[in-house]
Amino acid sequence: MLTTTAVRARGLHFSFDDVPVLHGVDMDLAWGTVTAVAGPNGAGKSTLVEILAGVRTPGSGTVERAEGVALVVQRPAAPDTLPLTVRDVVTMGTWNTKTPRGQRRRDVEEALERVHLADLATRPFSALSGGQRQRALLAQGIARQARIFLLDEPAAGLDADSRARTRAMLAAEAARGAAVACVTHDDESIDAADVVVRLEAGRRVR
Ligand SMILES: Nc1ncnc2c1ncn2[C@@H]1O[C@H](COP(=O)(O)OP(=O)(O)OP(=O)(O)O)[C@@H](O)[C@H]1O
Repeated sequence: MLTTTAVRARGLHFSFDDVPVLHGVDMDLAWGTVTAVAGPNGAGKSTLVEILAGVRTPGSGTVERAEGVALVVQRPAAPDTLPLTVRDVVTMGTWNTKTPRGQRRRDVEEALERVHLADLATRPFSALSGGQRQRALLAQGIARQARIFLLDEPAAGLDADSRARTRAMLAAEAARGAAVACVTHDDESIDAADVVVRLEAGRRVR
């Protein structure tokens, strides 16, 4: 069980239908830091983050995690037929916790505030923009007191203000001690990160 490092991955290999996309990647995520995962399209960034999160199994290699992970994906889908509000989605993060109900409600409201979605709490989740959905999922992780956040391209399709806001939120979570990694193509996010991991054609080059 890890304690000093949030996530430690060693020798990750992964193939899609016999086409190798990761060739022996090592990576550590430290508490209290934001790590940017950078590199060209198709380099294997999303695949790597999915393996770190445990939603994909590597062909070989190991991943150790100190605790559960909150994963925020590139384009959170929202079935229109499920009439969930933003607050419902954030509340779902607290379902499996042992926290008393009153405290859970306060955690949900605090998480909504922290991602600046309190004003939209009663909106249907399906009516949010892509960037707002990502923030709602971030709030879901915050509400369940996750301390490891993995984000796949939180800046994708967002305007400069939203990107700056997301960056600030991730930095704030890291300042609280969380380990944050995010796949990004955004130069400002890469510059602002504490650690940069760069993948090229499935290999770590930085
Ligand atoms: N479901 C899939 N089936 C087959 N090949 C896939 C699948 N998903 C991704 N790939 C391939 O695996 C490689 C790595 O993809 P991945 O999405 O991890 O790259 P990425 O670095 O995140 O790219 P981008 O910056 O475009 O999001 C690419 O060559 C991609 O075409």
